[in-house]
Amino acid sequence: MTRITSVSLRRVLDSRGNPTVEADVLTESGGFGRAAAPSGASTGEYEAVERPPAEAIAAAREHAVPRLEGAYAGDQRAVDAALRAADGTEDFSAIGANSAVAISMAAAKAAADVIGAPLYQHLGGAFRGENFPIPLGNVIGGGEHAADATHIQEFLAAPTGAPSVSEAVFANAAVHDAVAEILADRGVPAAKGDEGAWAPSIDDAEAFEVMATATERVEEDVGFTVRFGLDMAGAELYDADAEAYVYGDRTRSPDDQVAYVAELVTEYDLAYVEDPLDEDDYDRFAELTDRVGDRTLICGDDLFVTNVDRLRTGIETGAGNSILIKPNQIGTLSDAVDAVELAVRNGYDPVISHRSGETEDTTIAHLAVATDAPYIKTGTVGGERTAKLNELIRIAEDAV
Ligand SMILES: C=C(OP(=O)(O)O)C(=O)O
Ligand SMILES: [Mg+2]
Repeated sequence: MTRITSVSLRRVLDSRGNPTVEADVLTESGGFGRAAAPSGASTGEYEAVERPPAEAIAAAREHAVPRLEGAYAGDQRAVDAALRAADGTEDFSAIGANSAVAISMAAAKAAADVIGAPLYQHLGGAFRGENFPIPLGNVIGGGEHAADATHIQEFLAAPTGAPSVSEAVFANAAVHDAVAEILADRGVPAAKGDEGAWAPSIDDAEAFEVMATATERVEEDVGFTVRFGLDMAGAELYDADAEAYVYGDRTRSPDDQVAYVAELVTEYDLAYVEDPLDEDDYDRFAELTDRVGDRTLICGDDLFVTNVDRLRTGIETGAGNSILIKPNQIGTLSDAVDAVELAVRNGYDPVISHRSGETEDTTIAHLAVATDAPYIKTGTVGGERTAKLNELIRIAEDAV
């Protein structure tokens, strides 16, 4: 049976060396699930609240654990409803979205363990799709993820023509490598940012040129299309007092920002643009989608924060054609799946995503396959990123 007999919580390290919440869920028949919460740095204003881990753990032990003991781990909606009831707020500010998401994911894993199925199969069920997500791989980055690097937060390899997950994963690693070579030839030293992307001290224009060269080189080698895309993290660039996007010494008005991004899409044939605008600017998101949405994905991360209410506003206004899905932005797997389903019903492509602060947890790889998501964004290199990428390769092999 999948009745939960215990939920234990502890602090563990994330990839930035910060503490985060890990949960273990045990069921009466010996099913076991373990999961850990990731953590963002360029967080959206409307995300569920991450509490300091020690506080989140204490609050969850007091309010959530007693409600969960005896609940069915296999009934994910009931587990997640119990977490919401225990918390009692809209944004998980009582037990913390970090405790909530760790427990939600650990319960799913325990339920999968009871039936002896892989997590993607338990979550997706018998009628899950047969597709595998294209990995978007951060290879050059700056913004809030690295000091003294590009203003744009992420330049992402997008191997849209890859015949398999495995070839896509290796293509992204090859782009990461090609970027290193190009920078070395130019004598540009580059450390790595929080997600393992190169964080050279170059301007955005040079980063575009390096990405175009690197993806072209890899495309020739692998023989399929390798494009690239961006996470502009517009809310971080936007200065509300100045009503402008600030790129160091250069600023752009909101209208200029729309024109700039539209030009970039055309010039570099961008496959993907995440958060090109501020998290409150639905109208300009809609304008940009109208201009270039037939050629590229305009994805809302801080705009939608995996929240169905915010996504509904986007659908009504025509803002974006894609949504980033980060379970910890909303607090439970059920809420994340609701956002995926609403997106798909309305023609929005879901992109299942990691956070800049990660752990070895692989739940998002399973979630992407379970929900038949067309894309996953989970870095390119580094143990906490390759944990998900290698899991995708294993799932693809297992699921044949
Ligand atoms: C992964 C991202 O970064 P963070 O986790 O810092 O929000 C992002 O902005 O998409
Ligand atoms: Mg983002």
